[in-house]
Amino acid sequence: MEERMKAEEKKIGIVEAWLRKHRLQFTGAIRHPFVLSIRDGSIDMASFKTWLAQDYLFVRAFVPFVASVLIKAWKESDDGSDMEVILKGMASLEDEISWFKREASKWDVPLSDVAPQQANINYCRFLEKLMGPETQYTEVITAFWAIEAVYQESFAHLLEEGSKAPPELKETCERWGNEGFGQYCQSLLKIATRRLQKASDHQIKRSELALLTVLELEVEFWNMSRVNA
Ligand SMILES: Cc1ncc(CN)c(N)n1
Repeated sequence: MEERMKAEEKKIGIVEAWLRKHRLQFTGAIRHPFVLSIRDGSIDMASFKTWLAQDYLFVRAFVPFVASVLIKAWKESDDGSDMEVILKGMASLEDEISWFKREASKWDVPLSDVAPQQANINYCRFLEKLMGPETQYTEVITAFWAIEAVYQESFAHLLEEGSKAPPELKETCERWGNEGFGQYCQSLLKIATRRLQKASDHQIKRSELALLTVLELEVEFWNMSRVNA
């Protein structure tokens, strides 16, 4: 079984093999009922507002995480261009934070007194673990790609044919569903794949586990938005 998996990983690429192996978990994260409710237009705006406020907090915590990936790329990467990809992603977070503030004011969501909910706290704790010096670049770049890819795949689906996403949420869908963000995710995937090809079995195992943890935490994050509607 293990040997067959290894042969498949060589043929189609390690991340693609993982996505096939963990298809159910991946689909669960990118086709969550919260996302599907935007697509079919039945979204409860209270759920959307919960998501908006919680994701604003998440993105603020995401900035130092991305900074830590940048530092690890600088110290550990075998390719100087990794840093440029990560730096571009980091720079775009400034605009993202401004967008959250604008969107929150549009929907009358007070961001100043919003407290992180448990799923958010758990996710940010995981980010902090990845930021530690004991977690290596290969594992963090894999997790970083997975975090971005879940949003990209989720929101791109809301722009595809047949979507009845409310027009007032179009900007939200475009933020992560646009082609440029898709290309950025592809660049992160390329880095992760390159690193995984050279990684030890231990690092490969840890990276696969990090991917699975991201998928679980993303599902919990979407769940939180719905539960508190
Ligand atoms: C929970 C979550 N996951 C991913 C992303 C995309 N950076 C986000 N904004 N929030």
